[in-house]
Amino acid sequence: MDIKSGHSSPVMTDSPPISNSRLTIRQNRLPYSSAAATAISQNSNLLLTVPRKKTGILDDVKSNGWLDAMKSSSPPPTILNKDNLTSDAADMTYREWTLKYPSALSSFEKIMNFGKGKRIALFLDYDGTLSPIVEEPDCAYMSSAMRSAVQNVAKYFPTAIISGRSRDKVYEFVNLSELYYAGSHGMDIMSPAGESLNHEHSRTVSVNEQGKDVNLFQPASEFLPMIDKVLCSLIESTKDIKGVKVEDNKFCISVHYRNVEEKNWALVAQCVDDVIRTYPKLRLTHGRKVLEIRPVIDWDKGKAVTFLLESLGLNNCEDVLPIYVGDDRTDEDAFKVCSSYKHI
Ligand SMILES: O=P(O)(O)OC[C@H]1O[C@H](O[C@H]2O[C@H](CO)[C@@H](O)[C@H](O)[C@H]2O)[C@H](O)[C@@H](O)[C@@H]1O
Repeated sequence: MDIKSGHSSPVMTDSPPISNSRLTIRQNRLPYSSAAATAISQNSNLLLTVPRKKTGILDDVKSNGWLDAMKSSSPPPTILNKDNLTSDAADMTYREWTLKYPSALSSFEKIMNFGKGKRIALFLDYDGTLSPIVEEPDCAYMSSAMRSAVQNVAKYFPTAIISGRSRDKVYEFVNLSELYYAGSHGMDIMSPAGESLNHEHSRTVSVNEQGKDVNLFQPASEFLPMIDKVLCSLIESTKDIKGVKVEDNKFCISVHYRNVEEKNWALVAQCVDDVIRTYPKLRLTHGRKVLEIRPVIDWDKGKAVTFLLESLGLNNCEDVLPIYVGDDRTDEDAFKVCSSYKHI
């Protein structure tokens, strides 16, 4: 949800990559295709001449053309809000889109019926899902009402927050010790206080404020020194670009360009490429007005959901209904996992 849109209708999606995910929910987002973005990318010799790596490390960002991808990563609020659409054609586009991506809220009863007699596990993305999208990443607070809603639901179902942010940061925002947390796009998983993740490679630490132990699983820990080095390089190389923000997400790094003038986006992309091109063990993905650098390991939000379902003893069970609520491309890996529960 973009705060400026004032429009937050979660939708059920049946888009091609996740066609079976009838119970996965995304926030309302129109497909974005902009002639302007194409024009910019055609004029950007800088980016289009960046050599493509055979490793596929720069995967989705480069394969789409950096600037197209950067532009389309977070559609402007005006096209999200039906009330802002003036022409009949735009209205038609909106209606067609809502037919393809119907609101989960309007199908709530159907979802309840799917859930009858099933054990539910709830997975929640943070930014854009529990909190509104805002200009300043450090100010993406969730409301007290949202916190109470999450707290209430966690009384009934195991509930996890799955975020691209560092686990510490997302914990600080949500501040509910009874939840599971998976920060750094699932690469930093923590059990609720006093519980275990039931995995041979998890370890116990005493970080909980009440002195209770929590259990951690961190499949990318060997990448920490490399990520720290890249973080320093990125902070240094982007320091003169006004509005850029490099965020330390522990096992990954976010380079935000939301507050950078559009004419400088190419420069942001170039800085990122210059730094990470010498790190074949890192890859680049993108989210909403953000480039994200992470280790090349076979791990993502979907893997974190699978891991947690296993931890909870809920994997491959006929009577389990995993529900994932998210708004971003990185959530699609998790949508796929939930949609694989085909018996639903
Ligand atoms: O997986 P998520 O919990 O959705 O986290 C994804 C990224 O979210 C944050 O950035 C996004 O939200 C910011 C605050 O609203 C916004 O300013 C930014 O433009 C968005 O990309 C977070 O700062 C990133 O580190 C996360 O990776």
